[in-house]
Amino acid sequence: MTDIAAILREIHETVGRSADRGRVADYIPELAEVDPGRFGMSVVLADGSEHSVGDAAVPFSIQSVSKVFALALALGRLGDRLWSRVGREPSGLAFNSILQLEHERGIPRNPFINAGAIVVTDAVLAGHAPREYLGELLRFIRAAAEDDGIHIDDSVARSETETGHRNFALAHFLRAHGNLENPPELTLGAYFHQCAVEMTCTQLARAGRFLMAAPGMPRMVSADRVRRINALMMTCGHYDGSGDFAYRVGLPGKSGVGGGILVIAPGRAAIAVWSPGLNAQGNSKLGTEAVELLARRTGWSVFG
Ligand SMILES: NC(=O)CC[C@H](N)C(=O)O
Repeated sequence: MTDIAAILREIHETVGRSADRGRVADYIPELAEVDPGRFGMSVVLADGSEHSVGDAAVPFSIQSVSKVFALALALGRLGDRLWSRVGREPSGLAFNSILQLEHERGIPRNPFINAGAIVVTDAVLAGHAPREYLGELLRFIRAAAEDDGIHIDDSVARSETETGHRNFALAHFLRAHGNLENPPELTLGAYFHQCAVEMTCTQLARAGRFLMAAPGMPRMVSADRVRRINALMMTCGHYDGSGDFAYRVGLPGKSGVGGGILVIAPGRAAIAVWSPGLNAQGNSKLGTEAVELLARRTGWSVFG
């Protein structure tokens, strides 16, 4: 049997020796304050057992990892109608690219780049107050994690609202193309708060159990949707680093600029890792290295 606890200890030691931890996101001032020395990792196995190492109990800003939960909500609400407003192809460009959105006339490539995620949030918002949307999103995440102690960090949301000019540009551009139903301020208010959900690795791994699709795990969406969400995480979850993540790790994953990554080993495990320093594509540098090592040691890969 695979000794996950021993593997996690080995990973912790290995990343601890790393001289290059990447760079923390500084375009959101609150995130620039986070200690780059942090590292945490949690694994929930299909038998329900949980294993953690390092700072797995320290809350961090999940940022774009929230796009997975928002997508699950949107598919539940709109079903396949969502795909008339957003595509399902990897972007090959930065998560906040404006260029591609202009080229493709306001239809974002996929639901995980910022423009696509803003459309997803807009679709679920559909005329409701952002507070109602955020309440629904938090209920979903709390139910998935079976933990009512999950909250939004308002200071992170405020910080991004003050500096999120690129996202405002994307939202206005979407609106100009008729692909934003709500006023940009309203949709972005909801989007920035969604990104500011704060979780620990332990909570995030638990919240990801429904994507593992193993017996006894919380069932939040249909088995068919679980498969589809995992496919999108694999192809688009790391933006222009998605191909490299698939090559190195071989598992669906979704990153956030807070340095968190949620990774799913279908039928086997839900994994959350956090290290705030990012690589050039805006994905956690040591987080990626850690799950690469985990996948190698366990043999977990969707490619056999
Ligand atoms: N990649 C990310 O995590 C980006 C999320 C961030 N809130 C943004 O919109 O820029």
